[in-house]
Amino acid sequence: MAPLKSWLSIPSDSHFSLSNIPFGIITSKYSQTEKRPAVAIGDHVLDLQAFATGDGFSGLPSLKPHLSVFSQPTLNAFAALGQPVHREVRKYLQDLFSDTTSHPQILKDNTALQKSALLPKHETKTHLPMQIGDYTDFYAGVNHAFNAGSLFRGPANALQPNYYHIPIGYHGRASTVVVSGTTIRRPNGQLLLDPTADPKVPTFGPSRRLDIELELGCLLCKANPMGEPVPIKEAEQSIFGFVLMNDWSARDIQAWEYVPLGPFNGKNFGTTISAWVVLFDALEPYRADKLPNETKLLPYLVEPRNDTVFDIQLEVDLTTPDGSTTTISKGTGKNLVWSFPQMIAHHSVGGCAMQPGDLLGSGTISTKDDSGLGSLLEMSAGGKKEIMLAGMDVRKFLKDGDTITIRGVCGGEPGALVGFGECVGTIESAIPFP
Ligand SMILES: O=C(O)/C=C/C(=O)CC(=O)CC(=O)O
Ligand SMILES: [Ca+2]
Ligand SMILES: [Mg+2]
Repeated sequence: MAPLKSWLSIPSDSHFSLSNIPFGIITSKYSQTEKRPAVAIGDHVLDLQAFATGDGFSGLPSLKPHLSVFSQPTLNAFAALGQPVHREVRKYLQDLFSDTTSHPQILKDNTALQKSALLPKHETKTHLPMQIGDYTDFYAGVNHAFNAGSLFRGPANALQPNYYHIPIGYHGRASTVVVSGTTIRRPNGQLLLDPTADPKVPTFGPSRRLDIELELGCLLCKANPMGEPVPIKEAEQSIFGFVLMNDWSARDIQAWEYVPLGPFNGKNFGTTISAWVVLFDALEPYRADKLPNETKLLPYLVEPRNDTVFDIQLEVDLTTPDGSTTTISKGTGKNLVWSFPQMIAHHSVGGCAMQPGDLLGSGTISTKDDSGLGSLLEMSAGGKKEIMLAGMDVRKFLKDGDTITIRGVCGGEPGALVGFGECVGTIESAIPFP
């Protein structure tokens, strides 16, 4: 993508070039303490409440009846306006920041509005971008599914007969979906220290196998009435945008509890998402084909096109308490065998009502080889192998004080990068139990 040139100074390596324009929720350190919508541009943030108050949207008269959405503490109301509106607002903001803008008087030459609405990012704080009513995590990363399934059930049973017929998922816990930068407390729970013991008697205490899961999150913008499925051909229109996601996992708690109903306390203690929602249109140039699925799908899952995942370069860093950082994974977001539109179509096929703000997790994204595994479970071969870190340190699973940073970016052209910022979490010790 050729860079869009701006009158605003935007670092050429910024994830937030004019080709992006992601939406989020901010408070600013000095002027405003209530949460409000914003977009990220380079090292700045455009406060959309202040921008709307200062007639910044005067060049987009069609938006006038809806300006109140920029005074809301979440993006849900803006998202519910639908993709055509998101598209129009993004293109309008790209024009306003372009050095050849058709409305120079609105912002480029309006220092008063720049002063009130264009904030240095370091003077703002980001918050959860949406009110998340429901969260469902899927399992579309077939390389991870095979690796994890092999560790849990043996290679012969790694992928169940349903895997290539259904984008399977489990209902996660929305109440503990938190924004990047929120501390994650190590969970206590029931642990089976010796899985070979007979009888099996669990112990109780802090998880000893705390893990990450590198995922993409998809936030919805459209509701479907209960009883009315979302047709696969319309499912893309239900998507507001995408975030990075870390589905923190307590593998020992998960292994003891998950049969027969699936993950529960092994997952529900915390899930982190990045703060800035990257819109579908910003990722359009980075569409990629899904991983092969030779199965004859049922019609409700057959997409009109196959390039329905995205080539997002993904990286995971582990920083130990002494501050040394190791990049432990480098992969791509296209390592998925199911797309989010297929997940939406399956999720609603029985009449489940989806709503704006719902979060869908892709499932852990791993490369076929060991270069970009999405969990420590895989990197450590189920805890059998030490993961070498910088400074001769090692890990099998997370220690208290470890920080995980997930980054994702599309493109390689300086000045035209489309990225997600960071998805960060630091592990805090478990609550002491008597
Ligand atoms: O039972 C298994 O094979 C593993 C299940 C999970 O870890 C659930 C999950 O979060 C799936 C994923 O993120 O890919
Ligand atoms: Ca997961
Ligand atoms: Mg989780």
